[in-house]
Amino acid sequence: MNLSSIGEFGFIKRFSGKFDDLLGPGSTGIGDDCAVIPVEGDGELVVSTDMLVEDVHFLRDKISSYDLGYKSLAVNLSDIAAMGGSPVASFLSLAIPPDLDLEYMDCLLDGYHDLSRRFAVPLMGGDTTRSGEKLVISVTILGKVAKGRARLRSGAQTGDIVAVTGKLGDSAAGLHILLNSLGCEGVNEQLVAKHTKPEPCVKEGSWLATQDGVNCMMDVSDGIASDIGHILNRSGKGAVIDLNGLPLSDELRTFCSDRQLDPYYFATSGGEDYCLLLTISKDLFDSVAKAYSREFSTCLYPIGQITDGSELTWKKDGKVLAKGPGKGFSHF
Ligand SMILES: Nc1ncnc2c1ncn2[C@@H]1O[C@H](COP(=O)(O)OP(=O)(O)OP(=O)(O)O)[C@@H](O)[C@H]1O
Ligand SMILES: Cc1ncc(C[n+]2csc(CCOP(=O)(O)O)c2C)c(N)n1
Ligand SMILES: [Mg+2]
Repeated sequence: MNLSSIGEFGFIKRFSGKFDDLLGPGSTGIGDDCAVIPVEGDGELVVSTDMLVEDVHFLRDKISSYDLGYKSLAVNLSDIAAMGGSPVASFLSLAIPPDLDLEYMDCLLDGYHDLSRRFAVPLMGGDTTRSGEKLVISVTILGKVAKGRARLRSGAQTGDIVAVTGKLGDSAAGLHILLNSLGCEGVNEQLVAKHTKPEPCVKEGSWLATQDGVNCMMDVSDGIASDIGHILNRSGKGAVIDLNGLPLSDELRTFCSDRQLDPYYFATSGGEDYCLLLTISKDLFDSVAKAYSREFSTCLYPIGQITDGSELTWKKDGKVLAKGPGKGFSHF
C-alpha cells in the first residue's frame, strides 16, 4: 500500500489518535490549524509548522526569492490568524542545495524579514542544513490568544452562516498562469501576485476571535471544497454551500472567460487563498458583518449554512449540483 491510496489526511489519521492520552488538560493537538497549549495566566499558546518544498510548493524559476521568503512566513501567519491569535515568534529551518547563490538566500531572508517587521514577529531560531538538489523551507510559528478565545474547527453550530474573508481562486489562477507560462501583464500579473505574495489575515482573525457568534475558523490552504470538510468532520455537522455566493474577483472572471476556463474550479479546488473560512451564528451574522466592514473596509462573504447531519451539499442557481466534499489540493 502507498500513501496515495489513503491520502495525506488518511496518513495523518493513522498515528494522530495515538498521542491523545499524552495531551495535557485544555490542549488541542493534531487536527486544527494550530495546536493550542494552555499557559500560566490568562493566555494560550498557538503553534503551527508549515513546509515549502521546491517543485511541490514552488518552482524556483517562477517565484522571486524575495517573494518565496515572504510567502514562507505568510502561510504560517495564516494558521495563527485562523485560530484568532497574534504571532509571537517564528523559527526558520532551511535545507539548501550547496550550489545555490548566496544572493538568492539573502533576498529570501529580506522577504521573510519585511513581513516579520510588518507583524512585529521576530525570527528566534531555526536550523540550516545542506540538501541534495531541492530547497526546503520549514517555518514554525508561535502565537498567543486570550484563554478560551481560540477558534477551533470543531465549533460550528447548526444554522451558522459559513463565510469567507476574501475572494477565492485568484491564487490558483495565478499558479495556472505560472505553470503554463502565460504572459504576465495586466490581469495576469495581479493574479500571479495573489499566488506569490499572499496576505495573511492576522488582524482580521484576531478581531473576529473577539466577536460573539464567531464559532469556528480555519484558513483556506487546500481549497474550500476540501477545507470545509475539515470543519464538518471536527464539528460533526453538514453544510449547504451556494456557489452563487462565492466571491470571485473581476480579474478571475475576466481571465477565465477569455480562456473558457471554469472560475468555480479555481475558487473551490485550487487552494492557497489564505483567507479565513468561518462560521457565525445566524442571529449575529449581520451585526458581525457590519462591524467587520467598518473595521476593515471590506466584506465578510456568506457562502452557505451549517446543517444537522454530516452531508455537504453544493448548490448553484437554486439547484443541487453535487454532494460530498469536492477535490482540493492533496499531496498524495
Ligand atoms: N507529520 C505530522 N505529524 C503530526 N501532525 C501532523 C503531521 N502532518 C500534519 N499534521 C497535523 O495535521 C493537521 C492537518 O495538517 P495540515 O498540514 O493539512 O494543516 P492545515 O492547517 O489544514 O493546512 P496548512 O498546513 O496548509 O495550513 C494539523 O493539525 C497538523 O498539525
Ligand atoms: C509547483 C506547484 N505545484 C502545485 C502547487 C499548489 N499547491 C501546493 S501545496 C498546496 C496546498 C497548501 O500546501 P500545504 O497543504 O502543504 O500547506 C497547493 C495548492 C504549487 N503551489 N506549486
Ligand atoms: Mg491551515
